[in-house]
Formats: sequence, structure tokens, C-alpha cells
Amino acid sequence: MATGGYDKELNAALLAVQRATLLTKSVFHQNAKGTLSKSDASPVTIGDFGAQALIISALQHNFPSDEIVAEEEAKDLRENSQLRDTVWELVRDAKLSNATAEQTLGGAVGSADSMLDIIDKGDSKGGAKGRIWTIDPIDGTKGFLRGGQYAVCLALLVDGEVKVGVLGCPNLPVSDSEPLKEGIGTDASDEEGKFGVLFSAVEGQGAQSRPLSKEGLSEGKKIGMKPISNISEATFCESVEAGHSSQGDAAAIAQKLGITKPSVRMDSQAKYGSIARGAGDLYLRLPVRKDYVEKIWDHAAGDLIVREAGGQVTDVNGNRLDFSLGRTLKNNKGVIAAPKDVHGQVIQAVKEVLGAKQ
Ligand SMILES: Nc1ncnc2c1ncn2[C@@H]1O[C@H](COP(=O)(O)O)[C@@H](OP(=O)(O)O)[C@H]1O
Ligand SMILES: [Mg+2]
Ligand SMILES: [Mg+2]
Ligand SMILES: [Mg+2]
Repeated sequence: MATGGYDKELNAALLAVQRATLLTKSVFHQNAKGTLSKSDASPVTIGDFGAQALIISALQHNFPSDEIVAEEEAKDLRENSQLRDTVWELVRDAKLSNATAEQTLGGAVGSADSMLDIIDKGDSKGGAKGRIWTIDPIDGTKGFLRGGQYAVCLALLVDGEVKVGVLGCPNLPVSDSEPLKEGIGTDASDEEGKFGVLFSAVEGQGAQSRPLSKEGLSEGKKIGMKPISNISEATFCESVEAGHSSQGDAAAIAQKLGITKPSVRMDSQAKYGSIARGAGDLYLRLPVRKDYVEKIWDHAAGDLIVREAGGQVTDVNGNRLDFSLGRTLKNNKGVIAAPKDVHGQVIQAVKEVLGAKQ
């Protein structure tokens, strides 16, 4: 474990994400995932509710006065006792087999009713002051349902800056050196020892990956973005969902940069983790709808992990993502993540392509 600031936060965050990621894996193997459609048309499942409950419970145990901005709320569970009970069974049974690790997380959640209150503790408005955790219990819920990539995401903001970030990616390869390839988003295999990784970063301390474990934490290894001498050789990744990122704009930008390799499409912040470990090079997220505002939980952990791995992360105008404005990134449009040395070159191409459309 790295020494310096935020050791306790990193350790608790890694264990909390690990326990929650294992819960989501157990849901994937169930036929009934309790899928509901939310007002923003994104799905939510019993896995999302259960993972959020487990993470908030661990944060409350360790950092009782911190605020929490989480994606989900318990309203649907309060209105449907059968759904509530299904989530409760999952949460009640979720445990790491290492007793010390479980103790760090404060052990089990007390009851179904307290679980609902815990889920609703993620309703902070966020903002520019103080310690605020942000949670996406399952990012890429569509990928999760399809058997593709998804991520359990947790980050700590202090005065609006990301200080700690953790991503649990159960369907990514353990090995950092396995290149990104087409179809990775449809590889549902979770064969023990081959798939499942935790990415993490602490500001100023670099980024790490470690295998997902059912016990305590596995040993972490430093990760870094791949140096690229010629941008035309880059591999870029983008969303699976055409409604989340314009694939036409991404293709035009790639063409301007001389990139000939097809994009790798994958759901979730697994994209940030993948480029941070050097499995791919660029992440392009080009706005489709002018009125869509990105959510802080969709980007906070990935932003820090990529920057600590030697990358730069900005919006399409080249501005850093601003996590200090509440639950959304209302001053940013889209996301462009790239190794530091070539980020300016990519932004130039983005500006040319988007500017030509005005
Ligand atoms: N119109 C839109 N544009 C961009 N992102 C959107 C969007 N509608 C939903 N999203 C977000 O995109 C996230 C998934 O990102 P990706 O496309 O990279 O996999 C979703 O997270 P959840 O799955 O947690 O709801 C959701 O918050
Ligand atoms: Mg959602
Ligand atoms: Mg999300
Ligand atoms: Mg989500």
C-alpha cells in the first residue's frame, strides 16, 4: 500500500468496491435481475441497489461525517416490498471471507429497513466544499445486463478535487498487458484468476491495478498509459451506446488523426481503466444530445486514475472536468482522455470536427 495521505480512505474504498463488485457478480448469475427503467431511460437492477447499500454502509462506518453523492435512491424499493426483500437477501449475504477485511467495512448491514435508509444517504447535493464521496454502484448497467463490461465506481472529492478513485471491473482481464480488442465488451467470462480487476489512484501517488479477490486485497501493481510515438497508431475506445457518444464524430476525429484501427466499444468506466493500464490509448466521448449533462459518478474515479497513470482528461473544449458544481458536470461537454503528450493534438482534431458542424 502506498504511504502518504489518504491511506485509510484508499484501503476502505478498495475493500468496499471489492465487496460490492462481488455482489454484482452474484446477481449476474441469477435469472431475475429485478430490472426497472428509470426516468432517464437507464436501467437499474437489484445489483445496483445492493452495491450502493454495501458501499455506503462501509463509508458510514469509516467516515461518518462525510457526504455522499450516489446514483440510486431507495424509492422503488420502498414501494415494492418483494424487490426490497430480494435486494436485502443479497446485501445480508455479501461478505468478504477475510475477517479483518469485513471488520474494516463495519460488517453486515443491520436490517432491510436500515438498508433503505443507507441507500438514501447518497442524496447529497455535492459541491465545492468538504469531503464528498461519489458512487456509481453499477456503471454501464446495460453492459452488465448484456454480459459485457461494467464497473463499480467510487471516488472521494475534497473541496471539489478528486483525491481517491477506485473502479471494480469484474469482466476485464487481470493482466494489464492484454491489448484492447474488439469484442471485449461481450466477453462475459469471469473465469477465476483470468478476469476481474480493481483500479485505483490517489492524487500525487500514481495509479494501480490488482486482481479482484473474494478475501482481502490482492497486491497492487503500478500502471501507466502506453507511450505513443505516432498518434495514427492509437487504439481508441468509446461507448457501446450510440446515444451516449457520437460514433460519427469519433470516426471523423480518428480519421483526422490518421487512425485506421477500428474503435473498441465498451460500456462503463472500464474505458478509463483500460487506457490507464496501457491496453488502449484514447477514450472519446462526444456529446449526442446538447441538453445532456454528465453525472459526476460516471467520471470521477476514471478521471483521477487516467491522470495518475500519465494521461490528461478534459471535455471536448480542452477544459478539465469540474466536479465542484454539484451532482453533474454542468460546465463540461463530453470527455477526451489521452496520454498527456498527445492530448493537445487530439483536442485540436476534436475542435476541427465539432467546429465544422456548427
Ligand atoms: N444521453 C447520454 N449521454 C451520455 N451519457 C449518458 C446518456 N444517458 C445516460 N448516460 C450515462 O452513461 C453511462 C454509461 O456510460 P457508457 O456509455 O460509457 O457505458 C450511464 O451510467 P449507468 O449505466 O450507471 O446508468 C449513464 O449515466
Ligand atoms: Mg443510470
Ligand atoms: Mg454510470
Ligand atoms: Mg449506474
